[in-house]
Amino acid sequence: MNAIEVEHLRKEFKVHISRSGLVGAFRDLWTRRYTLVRAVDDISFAVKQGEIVGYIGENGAGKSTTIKMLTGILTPTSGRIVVNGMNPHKEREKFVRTIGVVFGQRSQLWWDIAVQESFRLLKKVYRVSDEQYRRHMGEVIEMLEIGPLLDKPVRKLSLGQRMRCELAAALIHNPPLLFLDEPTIGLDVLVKLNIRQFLKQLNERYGTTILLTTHDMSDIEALCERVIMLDEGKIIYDGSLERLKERWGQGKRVAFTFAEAVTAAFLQQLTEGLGVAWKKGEQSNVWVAHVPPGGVPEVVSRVAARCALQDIRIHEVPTEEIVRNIYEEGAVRG
Ligand SMILES: Nc1ncnc2c1ncn2[C@@H]1O[C@H](COP(=O)(O)OP(=O)(O)OP(=O)(O)O)[C@@H](O)[C@H]1O
Repeated sequence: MNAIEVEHLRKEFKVHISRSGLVGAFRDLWTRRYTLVRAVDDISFAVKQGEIVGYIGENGAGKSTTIKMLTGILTPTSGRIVVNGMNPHKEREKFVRTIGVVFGQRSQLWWDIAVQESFRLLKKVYRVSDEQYRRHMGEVIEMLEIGPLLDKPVRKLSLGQRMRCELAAALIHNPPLLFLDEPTIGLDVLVKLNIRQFLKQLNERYGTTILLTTHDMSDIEALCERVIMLDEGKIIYDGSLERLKERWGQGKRVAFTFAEAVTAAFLQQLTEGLGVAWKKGEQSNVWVAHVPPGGVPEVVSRVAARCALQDIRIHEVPTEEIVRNIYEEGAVRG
């Protein structure tokens, strides 16, 4: 069964355009001019129960607007949404008991009271029984290692501690579907790892479906087999992360550290006919060759035959860069 079904979904915002200058401001008082911003532009997709899907896109691509519609905060301009078998803004009360939401930049915990008091209030709001709470939250608290934080007021927690508590708060009613909007923003590497591990366990243990929005491609790589990529309100890719990397991340990166100074022109000439693109590395005397598939041995042998080398390192093209290139090219075919 599908946890999320979206068909031809659109959201337009009517935005006031203000005229410049004093005369413009005065004219604005009488006649206001508007423009339509198409934040989400005719998108369709489905997410199966138990899937973890990365919902990615540049700033302003329409990710948050989609999540707000899927969680019933915003009403679509047109299109059909079914989440957990319901229309999110029609069956509001029943619906919210089936989802958990974490917005990395906003808090659902009360600032001045102890974390466990917030949990207790949310438990009442979601009408969770003592037995259910003990069983499920006991595990969540253990997995997120937040036991020692429960009697502290939220304002005394670090960002990483608060985010772990936010996640727990979103799971009080053990929802089958979790929406995460930038859950690891601003967190240090260790906390990020802890949160990713937790989300994986949650998905494996309870089959929780997760729709994850993030700018951090390492979140996506750690958690998602599938990504939906958005650009200017439209879906430009929906498929496996693996296929995305195979199709657009072909080739390897070879970083050469030369024993003496070389020029781009010299390297270009040396590797002529091999389809190599050279870029200056960050350290002095380091040049990086972007080499098409299968070309590494020939490139390395040509360079090593003519130049004194201190080091060679071979890397895959990072997903971060693949995604950036796709956006720079402006389209994904297929
Ligand atoms: N309430 C609103 N009124 C007018 N325009 C809006 C509103 N909310 C969003 N928009 C516009 O809709 C477009 C999509 O915004 P949205 O916040 O969904 O993007 P996003 O992909 O979540 O971006 P970010 O990564 O920066 O959070 C943007 O052009 C934004 O300016």
